[in-house]
Amino acid sequence: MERKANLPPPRGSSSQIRPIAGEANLTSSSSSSSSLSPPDFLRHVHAVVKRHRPLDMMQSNFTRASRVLVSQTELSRSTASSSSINRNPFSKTVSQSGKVVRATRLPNVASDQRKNDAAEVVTTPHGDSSLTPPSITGTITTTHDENMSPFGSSKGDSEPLVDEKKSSFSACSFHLASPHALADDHLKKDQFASASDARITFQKGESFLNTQTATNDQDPMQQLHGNMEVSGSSVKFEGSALLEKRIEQSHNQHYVEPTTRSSVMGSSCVTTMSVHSGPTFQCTPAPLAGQTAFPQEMSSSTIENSSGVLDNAPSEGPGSVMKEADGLQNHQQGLHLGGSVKEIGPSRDANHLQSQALPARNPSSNMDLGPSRSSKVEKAPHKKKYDPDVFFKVNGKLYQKLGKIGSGGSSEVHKVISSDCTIYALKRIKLKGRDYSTAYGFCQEIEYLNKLKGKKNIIQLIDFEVTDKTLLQEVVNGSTTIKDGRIKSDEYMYMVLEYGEIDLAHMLSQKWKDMNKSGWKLDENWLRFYWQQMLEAVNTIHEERIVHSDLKPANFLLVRGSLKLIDFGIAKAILSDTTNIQRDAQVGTLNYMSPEAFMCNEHDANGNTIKCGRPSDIWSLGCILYQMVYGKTPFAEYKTFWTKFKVITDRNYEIVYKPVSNPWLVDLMRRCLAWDRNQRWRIPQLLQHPFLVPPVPQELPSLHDHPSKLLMHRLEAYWDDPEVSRLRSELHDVVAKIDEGRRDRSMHVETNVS
Ligand SMILES: Nc1ncnc2c1ncn2[C@@H]1O[C@H](COP(=O)(O)OP(=O)(O)OP(=O)(O)O)[C@@H](O)[C@H]1O
Repeated sequence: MERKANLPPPRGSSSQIRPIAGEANLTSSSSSSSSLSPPDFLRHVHAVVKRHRPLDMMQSNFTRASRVLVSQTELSRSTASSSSINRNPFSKTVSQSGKVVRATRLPNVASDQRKNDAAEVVTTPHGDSSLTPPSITGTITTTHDENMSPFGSSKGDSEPLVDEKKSSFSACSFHLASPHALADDHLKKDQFASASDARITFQKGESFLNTQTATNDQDPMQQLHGNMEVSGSSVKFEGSALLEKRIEQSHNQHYVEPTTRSSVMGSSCVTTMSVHSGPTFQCTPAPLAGQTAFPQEMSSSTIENSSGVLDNAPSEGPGSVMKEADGLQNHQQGLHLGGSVKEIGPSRDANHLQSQALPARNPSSNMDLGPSRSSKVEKAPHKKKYDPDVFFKVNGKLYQKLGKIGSGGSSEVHKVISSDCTIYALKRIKLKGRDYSTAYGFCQEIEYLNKLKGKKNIIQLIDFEVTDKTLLQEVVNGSTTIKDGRIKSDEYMYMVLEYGEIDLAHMLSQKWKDMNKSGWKLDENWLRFYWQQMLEAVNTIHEERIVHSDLKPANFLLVRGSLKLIDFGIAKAILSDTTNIQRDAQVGTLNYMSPEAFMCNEHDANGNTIKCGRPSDIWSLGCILYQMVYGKTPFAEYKTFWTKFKVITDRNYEIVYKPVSNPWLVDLMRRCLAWDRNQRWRIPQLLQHPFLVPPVPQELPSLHDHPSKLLMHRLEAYWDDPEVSRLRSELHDVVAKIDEGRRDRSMHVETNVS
């Protein structure tokens, strides 16, 4: 078969794939089973399990800009006197590398330090002798992606897709558009080429695999449902040829790709393998558009035991695929909380914030089972119905881990696959140890994402769960009384999100690498393309009265070719009677923080309180644009918090704009980076700026015309600057006189000739 020929040979297959009882056990009962024997099948798994985007694209040593949260009071104290600066205003926290520096709020952020964030540890100030940096127990870090350092050698390069440390065979999922798609799409791509890199190790002697032979009168898609059974000690693979054929058939039958599906992945078959039950093969057709995503036979009522591990009641009906087995299971039917079963319902979506925020009987452990149910669970032969190393469970639905794709200051983000074969990003935030106001803020991200549901340039929230239901309840109720103290129990917040292929920070880094190779020519069209999308995304949230407050390249993700905004962790809603947001702490990522974000809640010369609002986001956009143009953020050379603070809050500081081929670009940056927030352009204006909407050629004065006309045209951009307006009108008079003189001369010449 051509497909076989294209497949790379399994590397060290004997050591990496430990068949349970040798290939002989992988028998087929189908008459034509030889076309996809298990080893071949496993090679497909190898081929496909290689993620369709290199992990290092988003999980690399590439340093990320980091968010800073500095308590206003701490800052004021620190700035009030030099002695107070010498004291350590960051004594409680401080995160290296940038993730989030929270002076008073996140004592455990340091634990979020990532190996891949080789942020600079600052111990002495740069360029500012008047300010002594705080003696930071951790670090105050400056961020690094402003310099757009190219990717370092990424750990992600070598990191296996599935965490092998934790399980001999953790998990492996794929779906096939069809065997041809597999061969054509995946194998032609580099990222799938090294299929043998995906190591799959079966646990010996635990289960066998049995694909159900479909009957002819079944729907071809249904016939693809593989059946997995756990028993005995061998892997049995049946009906593979039939399976392959069915896949092909179904592919030919107007299969519609669900829109949320990863563009590179195929569609119609998922294979799931799990460690505890040995390899489990589950081949389910991806849903046709409009169909329920999860196969019916996998439904089972679910209960939650006190350890938070989800157990399944025995599945019912002949079509049950996962009877008493680990692996993907449908947990949509019911969630047993505090001794009662709460019906969540299969069609609940992320909009139903209220539905999750149910007051728990016992807030500190609201997942406890009632005694009767709990004892029943204990008697069950298999305590765990899924391996938490392999799966995440969100709202009773299992998502199989495919690898970590990023980690922020407060979260880790994993690539996952759902039971309906869709790839998602799953953001998990550990709440334990956080103070309540911080945790409250995290939950607000869910609120904002719900509010922004359906907006095309905002990342879509598919589902979520906050295990601390009381906390969520408070957010839903808009509770203003935030408890003191910290969350003590093992609580998490999960968000299942649309999956993005790469973030802008990495794209920029790649772009600059390419530009370095090709002699540094700024690609204006590329710039326009993404700049416009960024503006539109931010416009969307501004129209919804949300200020993001942490705009930076890492928070724009490319999803199916379009930029989408992520990370509303510190976003704030603008109250209806104002244009500003309320902050009790400075937040943001230093290199992108506006002057007013640094000085938030302080008083200006007129005694007015300095507030943040939409213009703060415009400043951040200006910093991103500057970075796209020059390869670094405007204040990148100031390395410490204090030196940055000093220059950014200095209204007389002149940002350096090196000349670029298109002067409109400099003008555009100036519009965004005006120190006075009232002078900054708003997004609707920016969307009409001549850099994005160049004047049509006939409007342009001819180059053969008097140069002063061209100059006047350029000056039009500064129509709102009184000084420039005055000069322009003087110039206009001069040009008019020159024109008049020309006309007179030519008339004179004409008269003489005649
Ligand atoms: N939907 C997604 N698809 C793909 N990758 C994602 C997604 N969401 C987040 N990521 C990756 O994970 C990283 C961290 O996510 P996010 O910014 O939401 O976390 P965070 O903890 O709020 O980060 P920080 O505090 O540093 O801003 C992102 O920069 C991105 O690389």
